Amino acid sequence: MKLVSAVIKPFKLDDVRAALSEVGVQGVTVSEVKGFGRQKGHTELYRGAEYVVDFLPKVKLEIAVSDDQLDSVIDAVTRAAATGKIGDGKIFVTPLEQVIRIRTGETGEEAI
Ligand SMILES: Nc1ncnc2c1ncn2[C@@H]1O[C@H](COP(=O)(O)OP(=O)(O)OP(=O)(O)O)[C@@H](O)[C@H]1O
Repeated sequence: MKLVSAVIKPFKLDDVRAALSEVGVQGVTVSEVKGFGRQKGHTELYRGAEYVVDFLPKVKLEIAVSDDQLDSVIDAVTRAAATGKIGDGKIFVTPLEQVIRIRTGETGEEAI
């Protein structure tokens, strides 16, 4: 299993949600976050220390997927979130050790 974390432009959330439904994703966690990539953020010197300014509002999605689902989920997010302009976002993939459905006690891919 993998945890897919995608940081996208907020106005793309509905499109990405629809694209994820089409590839069979049944659960997503969504958070409002702020961040910067190489284009928008910049560092500022203040009394000898560097400060990062220009955090832009973004939406972060967290999606637990089986290894079999991974490619189609990455493809769905990439296609739906893209505008071709800077700041379209980024997808992070990390190993996911365990998932537990609290109501039933199901674990692993059955709990996704
Ligand atoms: N290396 C990183 N680590 C953690 N979060 C990141 C990283 N790079 C980008 N992000 C997050 O993703 C958001 C979108 O990044 P963004 O698309 O601006 O990246 P970029 O590398 O500058 O790409 P682009 O050239 O398309 O703008 C950022 O606002 C930040 O929240």
